[in-house]
Amino acid sequence: MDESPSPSPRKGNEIEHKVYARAGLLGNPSDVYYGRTISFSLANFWATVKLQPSHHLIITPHPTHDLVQFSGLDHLVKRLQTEGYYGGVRLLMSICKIFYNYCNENNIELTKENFTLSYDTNIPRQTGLSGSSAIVCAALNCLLDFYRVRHLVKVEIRPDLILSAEKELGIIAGLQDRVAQVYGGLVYMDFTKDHLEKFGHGVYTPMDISLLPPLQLIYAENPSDSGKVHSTVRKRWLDGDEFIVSSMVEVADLALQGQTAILEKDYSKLADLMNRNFDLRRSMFGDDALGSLNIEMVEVARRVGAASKFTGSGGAVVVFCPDGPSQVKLLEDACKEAGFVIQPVKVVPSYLNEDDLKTLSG
Ligand SMILES: Nc1ncnc2c1ncn2[C@@H]1O[C@H](COP(=O)(O)OP(=O)(O)O)[C@@H](O)[C@H]1O
Ligand SMILES: O=C(O)[C@H]1O[C@H](OP(=O)(O)O)[C@H](O)[C@@H](O)[C@@H]1O
Ligand SMILES: [Mg+2]
Repeated sequence: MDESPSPSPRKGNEIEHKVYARAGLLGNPSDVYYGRTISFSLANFWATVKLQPSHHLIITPHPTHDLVQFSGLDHLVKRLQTEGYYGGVRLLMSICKIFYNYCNENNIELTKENFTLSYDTNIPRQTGLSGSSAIVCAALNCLLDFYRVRHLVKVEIRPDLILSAEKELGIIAGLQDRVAQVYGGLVYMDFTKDHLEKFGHGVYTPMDISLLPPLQLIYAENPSDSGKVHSTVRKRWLDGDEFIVSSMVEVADLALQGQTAILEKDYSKLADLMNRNFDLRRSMFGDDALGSLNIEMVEVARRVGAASKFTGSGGAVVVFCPDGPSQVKLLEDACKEAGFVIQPVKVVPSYLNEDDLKTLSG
């Protein structure tokens, strides 16, 4: 897959959109609980969705991610055990439904044209890098352009549409992924209940990506279902479990403190906040839900004195090495020995275009 962002999504009749992975830097998973987060769009991985006009409406299964042909029963069973039953087709269908209903309810007229949607992705599957919402977000972008309604669907509302498409499928998820993926760049997000309920979206403040220190990404091919990981904590939070409720408030506060730390380039504070973020997640979710391999990724970084936490619900870890390149080298060696992949983080700058910016309120 080509790494450069496509300057124009239209190639002849075809529309193609590319959306990057995202990493939660601070505050996740409090976005699921009216909290705050700081997240960024990660250039290391991306998903693309293509739309071509067609007579019928067709959702094309991906040859590997939606596999339905196997070499035998052992292959089928292995595949289900590692990657589960689902691929991206259900995500594409769901966003079509949400988009259609949203347009109907908001008197946005859609022409009677049909299309064929297909997708591709190199985001390691179900590793807490928001592979799911990257596919949904890219599909939404295609629909907005195909029906020429981009200027009618506000940027702030789009993360909510993307989230609704996943909720429709029973996937428990929050808004941080979708905000980072709609806006691009580094974004401070506040999901305070009152604002969310009054306006249907949080307060999203883009930040200068050059304020970030060099960061590393560690991941392992170890798919885990974010919906499953979240379900117990979600239930306890809904039941008013005091420990979960107060811990979630503390996690949200880390993003607030982190905003100041990043603006002031106070990186030792940033390191403390990242570590605290993971410790709080671990105490709420428990080691069984997080998985030993995921915990080991965090520990590998900590053993060389780096700060680390999950990018999402598990599978990948974002690391800050306060001592610089020599510490990064130690980390690389430790990852190699443990069998983890490590890469320097590349942050994508904001990718809102003029039409998008015009829809922003305020
Ligand atoms: N790389 C992928 N290719 C196809 N479908 C995917 C991929 N990643 C996620 N999905 C779909 O999205 C659903 C939710 O994925 P999720 O657990 O949120 O993973 P992630 O952390 O990558 O967002 C999966 O059950 C699957 O249907
Ligand atoms: O637990 C988290 O930090 C995040 O989990 C989900 O993201 P995923 O990439 O699917 O693991 C969820 O969608 C986010 O809102 C959570 O913050
Ligand atoms: Mg997801």
